[in-house]
Amino acid sequence: MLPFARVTIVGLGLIGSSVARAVRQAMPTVRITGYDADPEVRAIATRIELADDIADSAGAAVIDADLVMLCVPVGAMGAVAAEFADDLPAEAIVSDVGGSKASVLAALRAVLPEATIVPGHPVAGTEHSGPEAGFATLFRGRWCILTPEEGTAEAPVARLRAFWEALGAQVEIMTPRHHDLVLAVTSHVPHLIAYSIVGTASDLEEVTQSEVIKFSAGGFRDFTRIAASDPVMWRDVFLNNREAVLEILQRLTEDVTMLQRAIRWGDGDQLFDLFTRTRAIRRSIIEQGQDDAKPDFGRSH
Ligand SMILES: NC(=O)C1=CN([C@@H]2O[C@H](COP(=O)(O)OP(=O)(O)OC[C@H]3O[C@@H](n4cnc5c(N)ncnc54)[C@H](O)[C@@H]3O)[C@@H](O)[C@H]2O)C=CC1
Ligand SMILES: O=C(O)C(=O)Cc1ccc(O)cc1
Repeated sequence: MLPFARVTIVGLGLIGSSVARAVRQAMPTVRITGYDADPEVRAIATRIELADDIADSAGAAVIDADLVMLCVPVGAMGAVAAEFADDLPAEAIVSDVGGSKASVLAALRAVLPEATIVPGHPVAGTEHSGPEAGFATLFRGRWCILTPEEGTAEAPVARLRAFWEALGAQVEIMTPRHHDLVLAVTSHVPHLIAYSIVGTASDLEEVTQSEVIKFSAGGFRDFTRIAASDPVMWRDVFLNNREAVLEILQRLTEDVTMLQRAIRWGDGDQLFDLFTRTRAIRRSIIEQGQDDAKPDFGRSH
């Protein structure tokens, strides 16, 4: 049995359009309704037949949904939920894909006091955005973290789990706070470092823009890929996961200072020990099959 029959996707960018494509592929009988605040995105979604129906308001989009999946930047979650609050069917489950969880849950709960809310985060994406950047296989072999509130009934969580598993993801459950700390280390601060190093390189007056491009070796090129990620999405993630990001940045700053001292004092052993440990971490990530470059994810990008 399918976990949901009528899925509404609000926000039809990279993730929303990937959810739509993946649902079409995995559960072709599910009726998909889409909505996006941007009329241009709605027009593209209609042209590429992303959903069975593209609504022209958030309220109209949710009216007969049994799952409402919010795929907008985390700073817009509360506002869009307030738009459809009066039209949400009592038995519908509201979920989301936002990259930070505690503040999204608080924003949704504030405007949907009675609704069944099961927040989620598929840990899968790219540096691209918009409805044409999505693809059906994005979630295959990737994690999706669900962060239900304490006291949430088991049934809606089990339905969300079945939904993401049908799209090819593996599901893990944790508290919103723990999610935010883990993702601060594994995703948010790495993105901040990328934005920062690419900004630093482009600010260096003695190194011209063309030299940065011409001599960008592998490491810098990798940073430029994630530094090309959507500015609105990432601005919102940092403003919505402040506490955990600041905590990890503080630790990082201390560790960088330690490396600075090791370099200054010629402490090669300390550098060697760290680089040996980090190489082992990379190798264990690959062994666990969590590397993007692994060929059998069937990714089309
Ligand atoms: N990009 C990535 O790699 C990943 C993103 N996420 C999360 O997915 C969410 C969406 O990100 P993307 O799809 O990458 O962004 P995107 O920029 O491709 O799409 C977001 C869409 O939301 C629409 N939107 C914005 N405010 C709205 C509102 N108030 N009402 C209706 N529509 C609105 C925009 O017009 C846009 O089409 C974010 O919360 C992000 O944290 C989660 C996993 C990976
Ligand atoms: O493109 C990359 O390297 C990513 O890290 C994708 C990504 C971006 C945001 C998320 O919340 C989860 C995954």
